[in-house]
Amino acid sequence: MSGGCGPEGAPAPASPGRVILVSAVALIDNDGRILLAQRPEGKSLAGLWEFPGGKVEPGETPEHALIRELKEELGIDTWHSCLAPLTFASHSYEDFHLLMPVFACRRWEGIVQPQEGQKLAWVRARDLRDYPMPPADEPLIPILRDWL
Ligand SMILES: Nc1nc2c([nH]c(=O)n2[C@H]2C[C@H](O)[C@@H](COP(=O)(O)OP(=O)(O)OP(=O)(O)O)O2)c(=O)[nH]1
Ligand SMILES: [Mg+2]
Repeated sequence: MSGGCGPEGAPAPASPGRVILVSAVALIDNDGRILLAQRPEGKSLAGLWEFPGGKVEPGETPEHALIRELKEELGIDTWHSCLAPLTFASHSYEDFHLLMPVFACRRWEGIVQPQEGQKLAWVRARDLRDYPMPPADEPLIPILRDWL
């Protein structure tokens, strides 16, 4: 069986509850490294490393939400045309189901700096496993490794 899938996998919850749309990005520098941000204390999943991004607000497109979040969280500007759809995460947490489109972005303006005191790391695809990530992100690691 390919990819380890099969009937013994985690069952889908009978009632997934709310579906939350979160937009995230694999920001890639000139050396091919990916930016990860550590979730701060006090937030859910604190201490885990994630792809920058955040919740899509009512009336926003995923791209618009991401452009807004990149400014708020990292102090950089990017544009719709610089966001390439790459993959997505779909994962049931206890109290909601996360649907997270992941874009790739290689072009932005400004210098990446943490705007919310969060730790940042530029990580090679082969080293992503060294950074504990939220369970929703696990399936993204081999995708990024194959793609980069
Ligand atoms: N940005 C991001 N969120 C992720 C990832 N993996 C993952 O499970 N999540 C979850 C964690 C949160 O439940 C949700 C994102 O919510 P968030 O609290 O960071 O959203 P936000 O940036 O809009 O922050 P806030 O204004 O709500 O505090 O998605 C990931 O790689 N990147
Ligand atoms: Mg966020």
